[in-house]
Amino acid sequence: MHKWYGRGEGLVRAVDGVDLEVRAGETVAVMGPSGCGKSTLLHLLGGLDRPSRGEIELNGRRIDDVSETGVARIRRSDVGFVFQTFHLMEELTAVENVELSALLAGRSPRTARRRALELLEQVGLADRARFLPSALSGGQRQRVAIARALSNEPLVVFADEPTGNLDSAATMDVLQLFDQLHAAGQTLVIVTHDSRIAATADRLITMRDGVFVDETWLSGGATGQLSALIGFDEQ
Ligand SMILES: Nc1ncnc2c1ncn2[C@@H]1O[C@H](COP(=O)(O)OP(=O)(O)OP(=O)(O)O)[C@@H](O)[C@H]1O
Repeated sequence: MHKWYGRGEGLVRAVDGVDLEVRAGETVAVMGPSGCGKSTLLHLLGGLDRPSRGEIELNGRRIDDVSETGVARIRRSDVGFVFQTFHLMEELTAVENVELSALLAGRSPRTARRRALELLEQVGLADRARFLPSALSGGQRQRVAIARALSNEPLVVFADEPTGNLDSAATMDVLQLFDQLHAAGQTLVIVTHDSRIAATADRLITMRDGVFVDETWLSGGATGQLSALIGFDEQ
């Protein structure tokens, strides 16, 4: 799988020939120096961007050759994203942020509200449900963003440097939350510079210059018997 930007002298090979299969329930951490292609890889896997060459499947279904509307629908229903900079709607309360995402995924208003409140409780923010993001700390905002990412019961959550903007106490909270999700069987792909997050993964992939230079299975976990969830093939 490849993603190139520009052409001629300006050609950037952001992702340049990788082949990856993520299994249901697996946590994969992706590390590597700045500019090596980690975010690009995550965007491709989550259907936020399309490969220049190669195929991407989510749960046995191609996502790289469907229309913009089709891929947007898949993202809303099957995928959760967590970003370094939270991307919360500032004019909506914590519960509304989570609820909106559930509504967009097709839940009824009642189910969306119930699920949003349950998720905020799960991330330890039941008492902050009616706060605006501006009244929350960075770690609390990120926990709202994680609740939002879970609101559609996604097949997989993609997190891009989820602790990159957090102090060490908030990092530990988020780390613990990912650990809980992992234990509950949530499939996670996490781009991180934090070796503590990477250490909790089943598999650690190290990238450099758009390719995988190392792939290490850390826990040997449940991989193997589980069905392939995301796959893409070198072409
Ligand atoms: N839209 C774009 N147009 C042109 N080049 C791009 C674009 N997006 C990314 N790149 C280039 O692709 C390469 C990989 O970028 P990417 O953001 O995936 O790296 P990264 O490993 O996530 O870096 P960081 O750790 O700094 O976030 C970089 O050289 C970057 O400049």
